[in-house]
Amino acid sequence: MHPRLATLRRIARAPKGLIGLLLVGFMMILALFGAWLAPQDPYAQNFMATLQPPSAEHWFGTDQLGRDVFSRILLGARTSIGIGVGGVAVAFVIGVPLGLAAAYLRGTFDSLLMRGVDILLSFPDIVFALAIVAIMGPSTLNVILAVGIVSVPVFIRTTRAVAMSTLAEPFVEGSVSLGCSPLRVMGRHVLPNMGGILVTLCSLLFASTLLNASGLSFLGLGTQPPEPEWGTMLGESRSYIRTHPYMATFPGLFLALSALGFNLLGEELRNIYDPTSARRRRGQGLLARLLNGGRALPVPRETAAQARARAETVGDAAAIGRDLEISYLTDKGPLPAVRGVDFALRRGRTLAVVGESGSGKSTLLRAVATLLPRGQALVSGGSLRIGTEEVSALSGAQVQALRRQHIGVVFQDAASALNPVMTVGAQLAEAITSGRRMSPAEVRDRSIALLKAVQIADPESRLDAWPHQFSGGMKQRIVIAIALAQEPELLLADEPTSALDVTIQQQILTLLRQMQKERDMAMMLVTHDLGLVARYADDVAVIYAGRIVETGPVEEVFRRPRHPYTRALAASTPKLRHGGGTRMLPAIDGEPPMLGQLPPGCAFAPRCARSGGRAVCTTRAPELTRCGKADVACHFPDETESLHAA
Ligand SMILES: Nc1ncnc2c1ncn2[C@@H]1O[C@H](COP(=O)(O)OP(=O)(O)OP(=O)(O)O)[C@@H](O)[C@H]1O
Repeated sequence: MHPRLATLRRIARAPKGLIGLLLVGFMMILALFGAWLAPQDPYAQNFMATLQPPSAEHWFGTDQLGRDVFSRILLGARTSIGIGVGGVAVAFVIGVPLGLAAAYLRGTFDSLLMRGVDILLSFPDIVFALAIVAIMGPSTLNVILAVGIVSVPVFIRTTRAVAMSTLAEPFVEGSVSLGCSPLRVMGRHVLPNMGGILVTLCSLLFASTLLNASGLSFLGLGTQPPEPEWGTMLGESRSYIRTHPYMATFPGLFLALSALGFNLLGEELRNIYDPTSARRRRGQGLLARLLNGGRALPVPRETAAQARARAETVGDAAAIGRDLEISYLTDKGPLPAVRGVDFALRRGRTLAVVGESGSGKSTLLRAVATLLPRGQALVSGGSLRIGTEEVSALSGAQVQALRRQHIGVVFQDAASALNPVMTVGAQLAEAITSGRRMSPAEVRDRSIALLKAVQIADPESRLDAWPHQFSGGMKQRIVIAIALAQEPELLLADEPTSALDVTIQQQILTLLRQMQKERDMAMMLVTHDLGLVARYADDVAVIYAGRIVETGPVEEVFRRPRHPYTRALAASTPKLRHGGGTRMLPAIDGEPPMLGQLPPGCAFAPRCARSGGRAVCTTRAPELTRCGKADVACHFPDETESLHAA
């Protein structure tokens, strides 16, 4: 069955939806054909038959000029419904792009816009609309503009709020990490995912727009006589409301029924189109298709000269951080989350970044992914080179192109890393075609090859499947396929398996490792789990309170951990603890320091069993210094300490 017919059937199956559909359908027929259906001339005056009650000849009676009210109601539907639709369209066309822009750009634009919205929302709608019509003059067009403009703030606020939460979804970050243009991200991911909410908003605002417009017409500021419009007819009935109540009853009834119909229909549509609903969404691509007409311009890929320069300047490093500092911008000022970090991500090797929660691992990974949340965090010092490029020297578009060409990102939660309202094939195609033109057949072949590479069985038939039809492990494989779509040199994985069970965890990490080796990529793996580091990484960086406290090849660091924090972490990891056994594992006493409240000297000193309160530990931060094959930031790297059991 055609998707639209199926949607209609589903609406009709719910009682509220059926009533809404019938009412809206009825009003639309009136709006389109009312003029032809009118049994009498709606403009013909008859002073011999004024203010007649309903009768066989005049079903809804006659007005003060003897005109047939029924015929005027039928003809008036065109203007009344037209004003409602027009008002909502004006509000949509202005409000939605502004809301999206505010969500995307944040910063000053967002603050100014939101203050403006607050001011506008502090006026009652009708007063604001009255002021606009008073300035522009009474006419149907001006009423449409006025009722549309007063609804703009609601559209801006709702669109901004929903877009912000959608933009924070990992599948959008994934798309941004592929270097998709803002227009494409909005049209492809954000708008379709807020379609249900926008449809609901349109229907709710249709009702209030209709009523606001009728209010203006009632006051004589809207559609001008002799043109029939339900609000104007209500206004004209004011003087006769006690003696001839039917004059107000019929236009009022039609207004109420149309508002009710649109509300009921909107609610049912929301249930269907809401992507979070358990029911599968159909026909979801409309907004996306409308907005995705313009493709991102292809950005030239790296030239041979650039590739040579890269090889000469950075050797086998796909990314290098030097004294890197990253701060979050908070009300209390910038708070450093990553403090003076040095690292190199080398081709063919995996660097695992480990540490407790809040130590700055994800912040570091996001910085390398060039995905720090805009307006909330920034690289506040040091240098970050990706390939041959110093990231801070690039424009926004260049960073986007760099991300697309060099970086693949795999986030923690595969379920939310995939867009629930796009088929797997469509998401792969988007990743593959980002920044380059390919024929549909090439895209399909490449999609199939990628799915095969991540060991998805029967990839041809899986392209048309939806994310919810895959298990967690399969979804993560698809996320990896998407990350690999542009053949990145750098693969960044942030806790890629923490949402999966242990068996699947191993499969996914083995796959990542295999992909990384086969494609000679550099990989950064962020994890809490030292057991995984031991099995799947080449190098490790142990991070504490935003600083690397120990780093080196995995065998070296695990065979002989020198920093007391690394030793404590290793001792609290069952498989790494010397001798294993069933004894309760030691925990690290105390809490990591809060951002912006770092102790003087070594940040680990207050929890350190080795320091023993020695002055140098509490006054001077230790530098990373070479010890054997590793680098350790401890004043006493060769001492040992007794670990406290929990
Ligand atoms: N948007 C933000 N604004 C302010 N502070 C933030 C923000 N995001 C993270 N932080 C803080 O930055 C520090 C580092 O956070 P980050 O997420 O990088 O740690 P993590 O080691 O990855 O932790 P986890 O393992 O729990 O993800 C934490 O103290 C965190 O509270």
